Amino acid sequence: MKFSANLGFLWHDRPLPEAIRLAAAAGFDAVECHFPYETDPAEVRAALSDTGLPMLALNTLPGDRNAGEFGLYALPGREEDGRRVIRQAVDYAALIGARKVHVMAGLASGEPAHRTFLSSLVFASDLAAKAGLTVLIEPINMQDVPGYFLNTTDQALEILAELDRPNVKLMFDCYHVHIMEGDLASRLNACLPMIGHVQIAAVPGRGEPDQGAIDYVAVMKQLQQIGYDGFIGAEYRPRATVEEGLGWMQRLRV
Ligand SMILES: O=C(O)C(=O)[C@@H](O)CO
Ligand SMILES: [Mg+2]
Repeated sequence: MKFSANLGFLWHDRPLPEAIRLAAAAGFDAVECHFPYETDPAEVRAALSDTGLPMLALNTLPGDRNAGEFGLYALPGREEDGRRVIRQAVDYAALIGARKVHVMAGLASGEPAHRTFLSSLVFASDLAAKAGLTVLIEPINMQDVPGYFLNTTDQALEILAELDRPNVKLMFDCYHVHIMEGDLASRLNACLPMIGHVQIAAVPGRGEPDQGAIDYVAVMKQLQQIGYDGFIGAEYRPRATVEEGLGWMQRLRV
């Protein structure tokens, strides 16, 4: 198994180039981030090249977090803002060699939001395809982000089927999926062909993936058995320092 440090959560208080170097020193095989846009891409590229780690993915900007926004893609009337943030993400990804962009849906519901999300994804898919990138959509649990548009893998699979774009895939975050749908094993089997990335964290608490309701040794074995050959994103909140909590990595390298 190959592990990617999610630098939106791990070493999030450090400048991004330093966080990349810390991830390499800690034994990660790759990195991914949330919102790198304020960092000079040349500095990110230098850290990636020094360490040899690939940057897997980044997120589109979520809009105005102070006003409670958590993504723009499913918000009727905000299509132009959605286009702006995907252009920015695709441009930045190209500068640092990232291959995937997670587009954040936002707080919305109902048919107008569904239609907006689909048409925004068509735009994102076309733009990303020109740059050879994959677009990710991620179901997020309703306890952490009440009102988020995309909550379950079933909903995501329906959207992906309706969209029918080979470069739009599912971000399967085991933490959110377990909270919303339970039964990770059958969800993984059902979703495998559409999975573009996997993320992990403990439930409850979102700490290191080494305790709680999810048996991640079993999850890793299943992923290997069903032929998932991508990276596993470590997207958790360390209970103490990142370094102190890294014992899980050795245990999960099945
Ligand atoms: O919260 C998550 O889970 C994510 O993967 C983020 O990309 C959303 O901010
Ligand atoms: Mg996630």
